[in-house]
Amino acid sequence: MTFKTLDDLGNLSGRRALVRVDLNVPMDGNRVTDTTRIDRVLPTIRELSDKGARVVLLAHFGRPKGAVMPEMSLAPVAAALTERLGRPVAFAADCIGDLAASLIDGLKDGDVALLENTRFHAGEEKNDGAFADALAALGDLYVNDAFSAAHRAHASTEGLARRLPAYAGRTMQAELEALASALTTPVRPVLAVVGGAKVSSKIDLLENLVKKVDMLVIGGGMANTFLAAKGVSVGKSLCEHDLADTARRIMDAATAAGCEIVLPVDAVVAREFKAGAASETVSVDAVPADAMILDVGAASIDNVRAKIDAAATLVWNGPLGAFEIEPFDTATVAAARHAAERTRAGSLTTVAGGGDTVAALNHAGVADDFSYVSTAGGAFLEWLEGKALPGVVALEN
Ligand SMILES: Nc1ncnc2c1ncn2[C@@H]1O[C@H](COP(=O)(O)OP(=O)(O)O)[C@@H](O)[C@H]1O
Ligand SMILES: O=C(OP(=O)(O)O)[C@H](O)COP(=O)(O)O
Repeated sequence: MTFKTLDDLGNLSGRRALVRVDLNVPMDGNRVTDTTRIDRVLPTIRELSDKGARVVLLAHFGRPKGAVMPEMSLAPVAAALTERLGRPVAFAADCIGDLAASLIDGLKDGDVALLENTRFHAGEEKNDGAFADALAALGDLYVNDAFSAAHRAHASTEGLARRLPAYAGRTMQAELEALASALTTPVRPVLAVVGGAKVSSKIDLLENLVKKVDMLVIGGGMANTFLAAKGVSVGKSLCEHDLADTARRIMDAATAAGCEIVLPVDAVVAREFKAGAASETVSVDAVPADAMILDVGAASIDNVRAKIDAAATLVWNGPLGAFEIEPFDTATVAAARHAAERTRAGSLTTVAGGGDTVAALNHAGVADDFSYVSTAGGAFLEWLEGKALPGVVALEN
């Protein structure tokens, strides 16, 4: 990776730094319910501010598709940011034009401002040249700290990097370094754990992974499609039967690449998907026709633990079961805690990402023990799929 970082910047007194951050945070009304993404960009903001820059933050919120939608305003996020940063954050009700320019003109060295949702302008998502020029006119340099939006080729994530001297922020840098250490230059053996609900949205990911990792544990709803492709009867389980050929192709590709695929050997099944529903553990060969698989069973958990013990690097996306509902969180929690224990002992590097995956690790109480937990969902998956991320490519240029 060859991009500039904040290390390449000296005193920034009098200079306006346009900083793309991801403030697409969960909200309940005007209240931010999870500040993780805000907290992750604080180091970059503080460092630039301490170097004397006039820090101008650019971000999107939701998908307003080019229209001004008050419910997708970043104003409440500016308040939360002020609180987390411990310094005032000024706010402009537009990200280009006179409102933005006059706010920025009034900034002193070290001040921080946030501009309104970039997606209130259609030019943002179109990566329109005139819109990117209007943004670029507001700054002297550009810092991208929004890895989780780097899979979008938008004006504020891609266009700006081509118009101003461009640098990776600290979170962007940390995300890229963690991902590279997990897959580009990993300590082997590398284990991937992929679970969750849909095979169809993660096919590219699996096809890339089997070529790069030594072991692949498939769990969650995803495993059912693979089991069905092997002729196992999965009853009423979530299963994409039409993807049986794809599943077989992935298993063949894994064999050719020397990647061991580990599927569940037993499963926790229930007739209802609700808390406290009666459940039992059965061999995968004996799933009742009227039941659904909601977690992998105890023998499968032992297999996953053994693979974690055999690995030096673990990359994880997708829970092993329907972890939101007890007791179907058992396998996910057990595997997460085991991986955390080995990480704490210094014998495993653990990298995880994906919205539900992070929620599952928090549920298991081990998110802080993993080597790196990405704040990105879509961008993390695209990176694992081996796709180039436009926001990152633009920084490299
Ligand atoms: N066996 C299963 N049956 C039904 N849903 C499952 C099963 N295993 C996992 N899930 C569901 O998968 C969802 C998470 O999958 P996914 O969105 O792919 O993860 P991520 O957001 O981390 O990429 C969770 O809501 C979980 O309940
Ligand atoms: O929250 C985001 O996506 P993610 O939940 O897939 O990480 C990013 O801010 C990107 O948003 P987008 O998918 O509307 O482009």
